[in-house]
Amino acid sequence: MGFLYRVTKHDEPLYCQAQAARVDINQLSIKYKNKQAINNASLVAQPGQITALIGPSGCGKSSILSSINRIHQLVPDCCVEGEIKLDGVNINEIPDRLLRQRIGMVFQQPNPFPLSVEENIRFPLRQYGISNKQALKERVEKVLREVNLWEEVKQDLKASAFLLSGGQQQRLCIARSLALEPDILLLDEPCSALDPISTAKIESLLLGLKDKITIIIVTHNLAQAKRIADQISVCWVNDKGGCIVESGGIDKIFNHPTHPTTHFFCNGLQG
Ligand SMILES: Nc1ncnc2c1ncn2[C@@H]1O[C@H](COP(=O)(O)OP(=O)(O)OP(=O)(O)O)[C@@H](O)[C@H]1O
Repeated sequence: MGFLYRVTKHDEPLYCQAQAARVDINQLSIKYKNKQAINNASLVAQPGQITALIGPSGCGKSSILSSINRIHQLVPDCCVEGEIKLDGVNINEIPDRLLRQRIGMVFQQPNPFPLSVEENIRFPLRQYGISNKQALKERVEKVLREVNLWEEVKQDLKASAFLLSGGQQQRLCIARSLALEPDILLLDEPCSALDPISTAKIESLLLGLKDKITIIIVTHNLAQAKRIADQISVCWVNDKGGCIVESGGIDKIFNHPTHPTTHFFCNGLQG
């Protein structure tokens, strides 16, 4: 049985099936000291879909992403206003530990832990109280298969993760973020350091995951957004800070945008 580890009020483990979650961002504003990074941005990410955030450098895409799992809390002098809900529940009502379990995150540069391949997966599981040897073994294999890495590493599970190629390391990081069976996966330019073949492997695995995990991805690669996204939010910066100018499906954003900025950006005329 697939299981999802949740932390109850009494910190007892609870196992249930993973479920994609709807993410509602309403009137989000993010300020770093005096810098208004995001001003009044709203978007919805639906379960079963890949939502892509596109836009020029510095318009606040990563800031939006990192507000969803509240890692901006770690940034000094960062102030966030507005509302973010997961399946209707305000994230501020969800304890950190549960929120981090429900939301996996993958960054631009592959960042495996300085541990073996299998320990990279076991580590977060142990942190969440899963210590049964058989459960750990099964989960390692399951997530490595999910990211299509199992066949490539099954003989070398005890080797250092740093010996893997960049693309393999990134798939391992995705596997690690899937270990706790999150409902939502956030990816911040996960393919920007990878070659086209590794990129294709990651795109294909994201397409395979989207039915059970809500995926939100930041990408500078418009062709990638076109290939994998169901919904796109176009971010921009104006004199009040970063904003979302328009959201919609591929056809709307690339062929029938309602906002001139979307047309300029998606046709390479601006940004
Ligand atoms: N920790 C921080 N302290 C101060 N300013 C920050 C911080 N993080 C981001 N910013 C500023 O907020 C704005 C938005 O940054 P953010 O990284 O979210 O944009 P982005 O669209 O993801 O950029 P890129 O595509 O280059 O990664 C930028 O002007 C950036 O300089």
